[in-house]
Amino acid sequence: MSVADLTTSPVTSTYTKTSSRLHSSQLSLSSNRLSVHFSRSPRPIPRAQNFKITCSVNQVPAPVAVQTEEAKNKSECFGVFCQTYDLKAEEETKSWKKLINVAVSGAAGMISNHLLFKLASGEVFGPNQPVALKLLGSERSFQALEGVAMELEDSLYPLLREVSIGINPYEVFEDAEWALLIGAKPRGPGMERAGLLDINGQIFAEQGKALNAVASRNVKVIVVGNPCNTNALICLKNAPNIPAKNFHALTRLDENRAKCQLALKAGVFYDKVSNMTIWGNHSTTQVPDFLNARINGSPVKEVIKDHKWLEEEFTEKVQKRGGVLIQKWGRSSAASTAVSIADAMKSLVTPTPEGDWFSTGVYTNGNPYGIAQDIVFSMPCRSKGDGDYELVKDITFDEYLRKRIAKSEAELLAEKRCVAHLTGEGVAFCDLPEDTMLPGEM
Ligand SMILES: NC(=O)C1=CN([C@@H]2O[C@H](COP(=O)(O)OP(=O)(O)OC[C@H]3O[C@@H](n4cnc5c(N)ncnc54)[C@H](OP(=O)(O)O)[C@@H]3O)[C@@H](O)[C@H]2O)C=CC1
Ligand SMILES: O=C([O-])CC(=O)C(=O)O
Repeated sequence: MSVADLTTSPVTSTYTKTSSRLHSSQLSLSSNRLSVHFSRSPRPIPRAQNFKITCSVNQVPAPVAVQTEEAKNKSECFGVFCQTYDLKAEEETKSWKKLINVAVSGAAGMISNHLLFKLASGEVFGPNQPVALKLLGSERSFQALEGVAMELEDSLYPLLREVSIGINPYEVFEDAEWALLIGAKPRGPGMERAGLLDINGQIFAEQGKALNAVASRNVKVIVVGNPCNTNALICLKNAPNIPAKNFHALTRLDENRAKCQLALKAGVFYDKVSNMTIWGNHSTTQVPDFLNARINGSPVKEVIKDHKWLEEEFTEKVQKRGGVLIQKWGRSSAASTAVSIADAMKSLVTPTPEGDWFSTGVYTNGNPYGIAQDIVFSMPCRSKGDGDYELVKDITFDEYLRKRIAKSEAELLAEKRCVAHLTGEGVAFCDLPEDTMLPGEM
């Protein structure tokens, strides 16, 4: 039995609750206090029969059935996460922070299947940060989404206080403080890159609009769905009321891959590699920067003397790692991508270690490196741990690095022209370079 008490002041107030598990309801009214009692059905009521209770102290209408379409568009609490709780009532949870709302799209997909459990465990936000997960799926994935939510229920994570599922971004993104945008159509056989940009771009234009309308004004957005840099650009252009600085394209997986390859070549463990920048696009034009990276605190080029290997083999290995993995595994990186999303978030919520930095794809306006304005480009960043970041200033460039960065920049400018219809910048014109691909394409 759960009870919701409402104080009506001064004359009329409205309370609305929809739930697929509402079983019976009882309304009581005394002076200016209205109580709604409802109990749960052991089995969910079919979605079309959800109840909507709307009450005022002047008129107390009977529960009415909600239209099927409306019910479908609602983001609803799931199962055990519909229970009420009071963190202040328990000794162990009294000192916890305020609940944080994390929205995840493509929540029934492979990457999310790893990521959600990391978020719920406290690995990302710490042991005193309760978490609400708001999962976005679609008509096609709704049952799978329920399966994911059931697994979250069965994991009994103490920090996971709320889980809701839905298919309407305007519902799911409400009050989101983080939005992890993973859902995107994978490129199928014979599909042109421009076609992928258009189809996925439309998803991110829509989700940008939804974030703009209902998310927290300081929401941090990490775009994972490919092509992630240009999807992030589309998203931020459709969310003018959210600072463009808050949007990221995930290139942390590339950074992690680059660190691993350098460690392997140098014969050290990967925790000895630092200051690793990935410049540019999450594509085969990305530039893993061995000029500024360090191994055991020394410049990579002093530790690895084979500079030809760095320029050719190392660079290509990182650029094409995703494709090699798909050939072995039969599907694209999911676990390591989830790890890298968690890393990217941790880098924004914990202070960056002295002297080090991390890579993330961010909006280029005001960058000190001479990279074209108005694109989303991976660059070296530091954070104080407040969710924000600043670009690192002390970076060395040589001709090789400049030339490689220019190629990735040209690719992103071409991608931008190709989605002009989705960023509000006129008519699209697609002249994408033919020799560049997503990391997962071979
Ligand atoms: N930036 C990076 O480093 C990396 C990015 N990626 C990218 O992440 C994305 C998700 O990967 P992953 O979780 O493995 O993929 P999955 O195929 O497992 O899941 C993707 C989800 O995308 C959603 N989706 C949205 N629109 C469509 C559509 N039109 N057709 C089909 N599915 C759609 C589906 O969910 P629903 O039906 O609920 O919408 C699906 O569950 C991909 O774009 C991939 O390329 C992958 C690895 C690394
Ligand atoms: O291309 C893909 O879908 C996979 C990908 O981004 C990667 O492995 O880096």
